[in-house]
Amino acid sequence: MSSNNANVYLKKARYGKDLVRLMRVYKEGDVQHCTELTVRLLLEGDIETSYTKADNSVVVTTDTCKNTVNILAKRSKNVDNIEVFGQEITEHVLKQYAHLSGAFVDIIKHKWTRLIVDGKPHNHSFVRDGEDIQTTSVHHYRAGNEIRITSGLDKLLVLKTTGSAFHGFYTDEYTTLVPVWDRIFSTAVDCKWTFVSKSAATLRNVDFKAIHAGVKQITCDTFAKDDSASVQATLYLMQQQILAKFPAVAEVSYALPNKHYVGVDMSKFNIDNAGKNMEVYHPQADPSGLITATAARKESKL
Ligand SMILES: O=c1[nH]c(=O)c2[nH]c(=O)[nH]c2[nH]1
Repeated sequence: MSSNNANVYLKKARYGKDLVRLMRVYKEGDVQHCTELTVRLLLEGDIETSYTKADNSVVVTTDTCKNTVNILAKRSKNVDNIEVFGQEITEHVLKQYAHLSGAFVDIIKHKWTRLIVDGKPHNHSFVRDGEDIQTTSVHHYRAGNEIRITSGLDKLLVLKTTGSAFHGFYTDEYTTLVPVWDRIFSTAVDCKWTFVSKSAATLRNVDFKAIHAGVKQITCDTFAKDDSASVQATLYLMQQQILAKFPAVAEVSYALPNKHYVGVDMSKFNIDNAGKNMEVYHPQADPSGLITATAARKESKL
């Protein structure tokens, strides 16, 4: 079927393979290491005619995208360093296919932590000790060789039973929320931080793993230690510390759901479960607050 509507043009197009799942094992004598990833590889470039003229000659197939991810995983020493592995994929794509102008890789790293057995790290056994994931997006444009890397940690579920208050908020005839000086604070941390550079070499040299570990540490330490006045204030405190500690990070964003726990009303039973005596809570499935913000420096330091 063909259609020729002069009023319509192809504004933007990107395609590739999603949900490419792989497990890479590195074997070092008796000790083995493993990394499990879910990868998306999308391509952009002179591909318009495949949409507008059914011209498949310009299509590097999505099947080839999957093969590329698997073959580069086999060749790479860096699969565990997902920001570097992502750059290896985008660089390969732009070198291999002259008609493509951009390559976009999203990687999720699933958690496998080495098991401790008889008090020692086991050579080849691992445990999923949490559903939190590590992520990266590598956006690589041929023009100017511009690379944007966004790293992230997501689904990091944390809770504190005190050290959190919320009062002094705006009130009007729609307000029913009661101010509190002590409450449970729980969130599933979604944090993303961005590096921008025109130099692939500079970006190869960033210690992505150390920054990831540092962001996680700052997030958890601040969550635990801050006498929180609100999710907003605690979130900004985390951002300030990350930007102060890691000059390579240009900006950092958080999306923090406020997972509400409400005290169960036991007044009908003449039981005091309110205020200082609140000990039984109902975890609310929904709705949740959602507090987001991006903090940035005025210029990237890379
Ligand atoms: O830390 C909070 N920030 C809010 O914006 C908010 N809104 C709300 O109902 N509870 C809370 N808690």
